[in-house]
Amino acid sequence: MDARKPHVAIFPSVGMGHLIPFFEFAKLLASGHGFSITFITAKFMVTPSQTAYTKSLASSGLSIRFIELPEVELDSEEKKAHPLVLIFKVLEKTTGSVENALRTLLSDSSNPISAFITDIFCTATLEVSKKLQIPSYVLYTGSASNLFLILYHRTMDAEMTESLKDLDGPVKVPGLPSIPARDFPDPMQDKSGPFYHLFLRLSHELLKADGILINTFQDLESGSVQALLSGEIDGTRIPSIYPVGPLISSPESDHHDGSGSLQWLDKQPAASVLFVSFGSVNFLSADQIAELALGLEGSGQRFLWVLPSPPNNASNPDVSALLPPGFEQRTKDRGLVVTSWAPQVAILAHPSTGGFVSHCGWNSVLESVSHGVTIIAWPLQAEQRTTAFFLVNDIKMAVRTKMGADGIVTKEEVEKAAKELMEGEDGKKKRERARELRESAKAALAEGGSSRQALAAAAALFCK
Ligand SMILES: O=c1ccn([C@@H]2O[C@H](COP(=O)(O)OP(=O)(O)O[C@H]3O[C@H](CO)[C@@H](O)[C@H](O)[C@H]3O)[C@@H](O)[C@H]2O)c(=O)[nH]1
Repeated sequence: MDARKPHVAIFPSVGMGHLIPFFEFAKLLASGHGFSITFITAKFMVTPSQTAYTKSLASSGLSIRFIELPEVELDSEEKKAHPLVLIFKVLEKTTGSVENALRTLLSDSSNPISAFITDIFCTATLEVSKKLQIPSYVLYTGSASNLFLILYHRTMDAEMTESLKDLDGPVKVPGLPSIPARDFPDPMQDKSGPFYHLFLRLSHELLKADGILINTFQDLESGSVQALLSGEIDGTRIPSIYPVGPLISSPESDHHDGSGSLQWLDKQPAASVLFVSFGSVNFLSADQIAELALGLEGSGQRFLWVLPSPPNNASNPDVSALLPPGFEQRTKDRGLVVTSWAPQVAILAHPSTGGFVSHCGWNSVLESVSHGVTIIAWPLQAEQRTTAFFLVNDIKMAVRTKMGADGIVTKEEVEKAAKELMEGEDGKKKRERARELRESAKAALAEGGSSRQALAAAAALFCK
């Protein structure tokens, strides 16, 4: 490590939805603020796209290096847990090796670390970084409104005897608009559910951080950001808040396109294509794939659909076999289905892209906002319904699909939402709003912009 540079250690969670914003954050610290960075990474759920991304960062010429933690042993019972519970378990079990890595980095006499930055799912490590007296920060990869709700979870837990899942109608949250009970994040829904107490623990552990950076910008979520900047939630002091986003990849870094998406988009008219993708960890059921296909076909819109096969799905390696018979043939002049990883940022930046059917993962939302693309919100899990609620009612750049009690969005619903967004009057208004937000996103990152200033303030603290 370059002894002249300030040096920080970063420990992200696993999964591309977390790694991408952490990597973009590291690039900004290294290139814009002259930092040396050591990434501490867990060896779990590593995908080919992640390996490619890590390699490109390691060879970027920036002062960024990686320490991979030893693999965590899981017994057969632990392996049966829900994927999210498993992630928590693995990250928790790495705490000892994170401590060893931090001790080594602290004792490097040529350039010891001066700060530690971790992920919301790794807040158990704040205990060890604080013990080692390293100033410790969290980079939250979701929205400000979701962060507010996680911090407010302690109060809700103490005040509410019933579970949100058993309530109907809106719930009042001081500082935020009232939110329908069913739109609170999944882990907060059920007091006896598998994630409830894990998230309640986060709500307490986050308070140990010396500051929380958020991947958002002030103009996008002004109400929630202001509520967090007030410095307390329901009488409890919260760490200082730094909205530093949007932290997203550049379209140019997405140039390796094995999917053929960009070439296909080049041949389509301006703003005519509906891009359909559900992020890096969600896979639709066979019934849902068929309904979505028929809805896209019925809408008459051009579409580019990223439909990857679930990992380790030996029984169904070819997901395109789940499409209705003759679908690809009937839509071949106006649709493309890709079954591999696609260059999403470059697709959203492409002039032919006119709308985005999204599960509302926060990176997808920021990528869409940054390129002025309106959204059909189709939340699936985690905090995505909360994000969909804010996108429609507060940010006002999305329409939302209705999901039936069976968890299926019907073909009629898809058709209606696609036509409304791409051709309707409401879609036009939303496009104006999306263009406005694209400019605000640029301004936030430009010289003197709110996120640029927040990052500079945080970077100054990391050197102390
Ligand atoms: O073919 C693909 C598929 C995905 N991506 C990228 O992968 C990321 C996916 O992130 P996101 O949209 O946030 O979705 P998830 O992968 O589902 O993200 C997880 O992490 C997010 C951030 O914390 C949460 O908001 C989500 O609910 C959670 O599922 C984005 O940068 C996409 O551009 C691609 O580039 N190509």
